[in-house]
Amino acid sequence: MSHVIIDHVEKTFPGGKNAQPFTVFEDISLSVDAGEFVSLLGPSGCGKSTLLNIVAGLDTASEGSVSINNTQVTGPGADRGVVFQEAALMPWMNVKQNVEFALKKQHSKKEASARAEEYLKLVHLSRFLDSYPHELSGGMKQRVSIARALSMDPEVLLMDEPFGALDEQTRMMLHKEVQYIWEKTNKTILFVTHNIRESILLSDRIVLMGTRPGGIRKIFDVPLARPRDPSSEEFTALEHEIMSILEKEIEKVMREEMGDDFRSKKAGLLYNSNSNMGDHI
Ligand SMILES: Nc1ncnc2c1ncn2[C@@H]1O[C@H](COP(=O)(O)OP(=O)(O)OP(=O)(O)O)[C@@H](O)[C@H]1O
Repeated sequence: MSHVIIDHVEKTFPGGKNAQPFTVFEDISLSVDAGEFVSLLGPSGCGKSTLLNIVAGLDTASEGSVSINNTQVTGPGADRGVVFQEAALMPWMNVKQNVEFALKKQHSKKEASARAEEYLKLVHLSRFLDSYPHELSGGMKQRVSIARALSMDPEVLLMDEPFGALDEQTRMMLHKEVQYIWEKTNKTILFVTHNIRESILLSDRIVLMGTRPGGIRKIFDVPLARPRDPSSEEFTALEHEIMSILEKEIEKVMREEMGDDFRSKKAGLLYNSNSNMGDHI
């Protein structure tokens, strides 16, 4: 049974006074099964966040539609939880209060308290219920934000570069955490990233997007057993295969953005994006 269906979706932003309308992507179709972990990977500006926002109901498609369990998305809903790059916690509330806040609209005070504690335990923050956001590391804040989204018991978790602003060690720790959560809760996860290695580590499938024209270039299955070893032959082979397609897309973006400067800087820029494929591209 398909859980999330993205059906021939196009997004065109209207032009301003001096600008032409801009089509980010057209004709995107994708089905995500219940319990599946799917990453959207692609160069900056290809529309990963725009697509995720359309699924979240925070933006609207210009053409086509999105449905969750056969119900068309017309706006944000409790069936979808969203985690952004910045945790956006309320600084005057402690960790538990931040999670309880939305829960209190749907649950009694006692239930909200129990649920907040349950989900903060899931992300291993039981010792920090009374801490305030300024007392937490970036990784801990992001775990609060994940607990907050999960505590509403959404069917689908939408994550927009949730670890993009974190250092490498914290990111590695949260990769483990998110795999544990996914296995434990069986949520359907749609995950936006720039990071090839992150997408291979976590996903069942990787949707590689490109630009100009924006759209899906290729969908990769990741048949590797978990936990995955980034130094294994199969892992690095897939990393190279994805990079070879992505490199062309990155080059296209750079050519448009840099014009004449592109030729002279190409070698260095491509070397940099190639030399550390696990990092941002
Ligand atoms: N509200 C808007 N009005 C006009 N153009 C927009 C708007 N939001 C996004 N865009 C444009 O749409 C394109 C896709 O943006 P989006 O943020 O979805 O890309 P992305 O793949 O998530 O990029 P990044 O990886 O850098 O976050 C970009 O060219 C961006 O400038």
